[in-house]
Order: sequence, then C-alpha cells, then structure tokens
Amino acid sequence: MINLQQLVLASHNAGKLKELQAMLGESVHLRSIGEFSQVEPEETGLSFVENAILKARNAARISGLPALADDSGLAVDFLGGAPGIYSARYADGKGDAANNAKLLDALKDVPDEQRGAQFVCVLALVRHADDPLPILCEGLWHGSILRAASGEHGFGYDPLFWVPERNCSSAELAPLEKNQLSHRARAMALLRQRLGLA
Ligand SMILES: O=c1nc[nH]c2c1ncn2[C@H]1C[C@H](O)[C@@H](COP(=O)(O)OP(=O)(O)OP(=O)(O)O)O1
Ligand SMILES: [Mg+2]
Repeated sequence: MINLQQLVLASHNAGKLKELQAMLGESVHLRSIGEFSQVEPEETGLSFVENAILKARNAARISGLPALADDSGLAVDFLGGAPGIYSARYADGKGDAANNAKLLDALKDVPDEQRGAQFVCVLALVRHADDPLPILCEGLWHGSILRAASGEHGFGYDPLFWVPERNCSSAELAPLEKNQLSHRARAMALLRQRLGLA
C-alpha cells in the first residue's frame, strides 16, 4: 500500500499543484518536488505516458518518497495533435503567453468547425524510483480553440480553450468548476478509484 501522507508531486507547475491538491482533499498532502530540487528533468519521451513515468521516477529518486507526476498538454485537431507533448515548449520555452500567441497565429485562417482540440492529462504514480508497475491514469477534455484569449483563471492554454458544456473559456470557469470537468479531474477520478479513495 502506498503511504499517501508522504507523496511528492513531480511538477514545477504551481497551477497543477493547486488543482491536484484541491482534487485530492486534505487527507493527502502533496509535497512539491521544488522542496527538494529546482532542476527539471528533460522530457525526452515521445508520449504523455513516457514523460509522466520519467518525471515520477526522477522525483521519487530525488525525494526518496512515492511520487505522482502529471504530463499534460493540448492536442489540436487541425495541427494533427500538436502541440501535444510539446505544449509547454511550443514557443521554445518562452512561456504561456508566447505559446498562446503562437497557437492563435497557427489557427488564424482556420474556420470555427475545424478548431476542435482536446486537453490530455496522464497521471503516473510510482511507489519508488524503480517501481516496475507504475499506476497510469488518463483523462481527456474536448473543446475548441478560441480566436482570442478570454478569462483570468487557470494557467497555460486555459484562456484559449472553449468549454462547450459551459459556454465559456476554461479560464472563465471558477477553479472548483474546472476541477470537476477537466482532463486532470478525469484522470484524478480514475486514480482515486485505483487507490480506493473514491
Ligand atoms: O489544465 C490546463 N490548462 C491549461 N493549460 C494546460 C493545462 N494542463 C496542461 N496545460 C498545458 C500547460 C503546458 O503548456 C502543458 C503542460 O506541460 P507539462 O510538461 O505537462 O507541464 P509543465 O512543464 O508546465 O510542468 P511539469 O512538467 O513540471 O509538471 O500543457
Ligand atoms: Mg514539463
């Protein structure tokens, strides 16, 4: 059994930490890998699953604790699933605003009906760095890409992601609402089931 009192989140993204901690509730305390190291591992995998496992193993090795990793991104239909696993690096590491500007530009001549996209989240949980059986859970969130940014909540591509079931952007959702609908929420619901927390 995994000791969830001492679980490290293998992420340097404060937005993910906030959302995942809110979903897990107070019974699980997520410690940030930033407490142990500021060095981010190179995400050399070719899939969300590979990168999630790589980040989880790295954090478990550094901290000596069980580790949870989140590898996520935005897959845009018109772009053949790009930026996908490269979402964080889409504008060569210049950050969220540059990523969003590049995406708007790539889709500037694309009509509404071809602007479909999915947020993807893979969670990987390892008991220790060499765990041969990581727990893997995936969540998808279907929407489309707006023509301009809208909303102040969330992080990353949220201001560009239209949520059809709520008729607003993901950055216009209250945090509690995003945490019930998102790709991350879906992956976490599966993880909770697997861990017997649901
Ligand atoms: O709910 C979301 N709302 C908006 N944008 C999102 C979301 N979820 C992932 N994203 C975007 C942010 C980043 O461009 C990429 C994740 O990249 P990803 O490598 O998994 O995370 P990261 O580098 O920010 O932190 P870390 O690797 O330390 O966990 O997808
Ligand atoms: Mg990353």
